[in-house]
Order: sequence, then structure tokens, then C-alpha cells
Amino acid sequence: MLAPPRCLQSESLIRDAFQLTVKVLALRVLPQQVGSVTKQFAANLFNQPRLRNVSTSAATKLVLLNQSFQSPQDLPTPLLDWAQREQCDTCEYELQLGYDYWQADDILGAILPTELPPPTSFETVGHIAHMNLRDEYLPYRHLIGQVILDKARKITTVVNKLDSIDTTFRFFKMEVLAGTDDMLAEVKESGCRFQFDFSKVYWNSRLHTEHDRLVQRFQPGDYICDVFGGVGPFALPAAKRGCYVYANDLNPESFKWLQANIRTNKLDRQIKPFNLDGRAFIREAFDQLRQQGRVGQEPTAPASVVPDADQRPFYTFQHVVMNLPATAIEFLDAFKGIFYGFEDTIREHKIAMPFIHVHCFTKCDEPEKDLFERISSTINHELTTETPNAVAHFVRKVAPNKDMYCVTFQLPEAVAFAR
Ligand SMILES: C[S@@+](CC[C@H](N)C(=O)[O-])C[C@H]1O[C@@H](n2cnc3c(N)ncnc32)[C@H](O)[C@@H]1O
Repeated sequence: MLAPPRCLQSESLIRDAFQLTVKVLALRVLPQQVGSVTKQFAANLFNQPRLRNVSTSAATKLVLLNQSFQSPQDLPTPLLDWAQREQCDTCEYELQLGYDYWQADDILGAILPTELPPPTSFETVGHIAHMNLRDEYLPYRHLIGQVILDKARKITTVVNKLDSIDTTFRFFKMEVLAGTDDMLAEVKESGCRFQFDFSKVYWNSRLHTEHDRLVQRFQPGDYICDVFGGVGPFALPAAKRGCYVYANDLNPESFKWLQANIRTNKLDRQIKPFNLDGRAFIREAFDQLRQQGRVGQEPTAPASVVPDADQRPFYTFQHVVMNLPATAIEFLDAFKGIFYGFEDTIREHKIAMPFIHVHCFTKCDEPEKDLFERISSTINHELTTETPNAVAHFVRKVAPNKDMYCVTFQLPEAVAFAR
């Protein structure tokens, strides 16, 4: 495999340093002989990614041969015989390769010390390439950023995640390595358009599958309570599917973009946005839905003549999503007594308890045991893997010894009816 000349660099990128002249032997053939020779001797040709092995500039064609052949004597006998029979001679041919030819890992492999493998993986958030470089790469971070910027399609900004994460709002602090400092990202996911300031809100493209997985579980017409909703990656696709969503985020920036995304996707009649702390939101959302019914369907009569809640159909959520893996379990205490006083209505109308989908991290060797124990102790009610409708789903590895899970369980009546 060809590689550019090694040229250790640490300041600005010198693109001219990647010129390479490749000398190969070529067979001079007539246009009508090209098909036959390239088919018969495919293995002996100059086969390099993204390069043609037939030169088309001359009236006679040049079929370029493998660069391991230094002189005509090196050619395999069948090829030599063919050339003699067809009266084709050989000649030398020079290819000039430069910066444009090489791929990011070729260039980074040439620039970086040999003990550092090229770091070419990054997450894409709209036009932003989001890298997570280890410490040993930091002296070269701007060079790496420039190469990624040059080589990755549709990327105009390259950022590196810094060590710190905003502890409350979970967005990453980052440094611009190359390109513009425009952090306003536009992303399409699950048929919805999302816009947000990536430097101020949480967004993780790697959660796409998890967003989809849960949304597919929801049925059109379901009520969804999204406690840590961010800019809407659960709420918007769920609403597109025909669900009614109460979506919340404490970060005012997430709330602002959630509202904007609801408008852009024309889902105002199906999503109701909130900007509250998760615990307060759970109580508020359950109360409002019980009293008001559908999203956007405010009581039309003055409050004094609106019948009491227990004389109207009892609306509640079918699903609650809680994606704040570091601390979501702690918020489960908000469900204690959430239906206190409504036991008879719920039983009479056979209303099913909501499913709670709580995301969490674990570093434990027995993840399910650890998670169910922590959940049980917060809600004062024992849940195990044996509990009907309770399951722990592995979402992804976030660090070598840290996994993200989503535990789904149906809110136990004993918890919901507690005093
Ligand atoms: C891990 S992100 C998940 C966002 C989104 N649901 C997703 O799947 O991408 C957690 C979100 O919870 C929000 N958050 C953090 N603490 C909160 C709290 N106490 N109450 C409500 N939202 C909170 C953060 O601002 C952040 O947007």
C-alpha cells in the first residue's frame, strides 16, 4: 500500500510535504487491447485505491503494472508472452501524488510519531466533527483538526471534547481545533429536523438507536412524559408517531431549542414543553394531564365551572422517559403517591400504570442486580429481574468499565398509591 513520505509536523500543516512520485512500468497497448490485458492480468496491474491503472491521455493506452516490477525482466512469463505476441512494448511511467490524494489516516500517519496511531474517529453533529483526543495527542490537536477538516465531507468545524462536562446540563465543554467557531448545528434524526447550539446543550448522535428503540415501543395516541428531554430527540419522533408528549428540560438553552424544534417540525399540537426541575416536572405533568387531557386542549370553561377531576375521564401517561443516566434514579421518588386519592377511579376504569424507562450508568460486575437494587431503594418497593414487565436493556459502553442501561418497569400500584 502506498503511503506519503513521513514528515513530522507540529505547527501549521504543510500540505506540500505530502508529494510522492511513484514510478511504475507500463504496457503500451492499443485501445482495443485494454479490456483483454486488464482482465487477464488483473493481479499484475497497478492496483491502488482511488487510482486508475490505465492512462487515458495518449492515443495508445498505457496499462500501469504493479510497482513491484522494477524492469521488464521482472514481469511474469505469461504477461511477457502476451506482450510479445501482441507486439506491445513497455515504458516507464510516473505518477505524482499529493495532499489531495491521501486520506486523513495516511496524512496523520505521516505527521505523528510512530507510536501514535492516527486518530480519525469522531462523532458528527451537523457540520461539526466532535473528537475526543487522548492526552498524548494534544500537542498535535490543531494539525489533526486541520486534516479532518480538509478530508471529512460536509465538516466545517472540528472541536475536541475537553475533560470537563457541565455537571448539571451534561453538555461537553470543547475547544475549536479547526474551521469556523459556528456551533449552531442542524441535524436530521428519525425524520425530524433539530437545531441547537452544540456548545450549550446536550446532544449525542450515538443515542440514535436508543431513541428509536423506545419510540418504536410507543403506540400512536399514547401520552409520553419526557423528564430530561434535551432538545427533543425522544419527544419529536414520538409526536411524529402520533403520541402526545409533555417534554421538559431544566437547561434554558435546551428549552429554547426544544420550543424552536417543535415549531419547525410543526408539532405544536402534540408536544407541550416545560422548563422545570425533573422532580417538579413529574408532579406538574401528571397533575396537568389528569386535569386537562390532551396537549393543547386547555379547559375552555372558566376554572370554577370545570368539573372536578374525578368526574372526568382520567388521563395519564403510558410511558415516562428519564434519560439522565448519572442521576435519574434519584428522581424516581417523585412517583411516590403520584396517584394518591385516585385509586378508585384508576381501578374502576382499569387504567394501566405507566411504564418508566430510566437510563442509568453502572460500573458493577452484576449490572442488573445493582440497578434494580438502587431503583428499589429509591421507590421503597422491591423490583428484580423477576418482576413482571421489568427489564434492564444494555444501551452502550461509555467507558471501559462503565455501561449505560435503560431499566424499564411498570410503576407499582403500591408506589403510585402510597400516602
Ligand atoms: C443526558 S441528557 C438527555 C437529553 C435527551 N433526552 C437525549 O436523549 O439526548 C440529560 C438532559 O437532562 C437535563 N437536565 C439535567 N438536570 C436536570 C434536572 N434536574 N431536571 C430536568 N432536566 C435536567 C440536561 O439539561 C440534559 O439536556
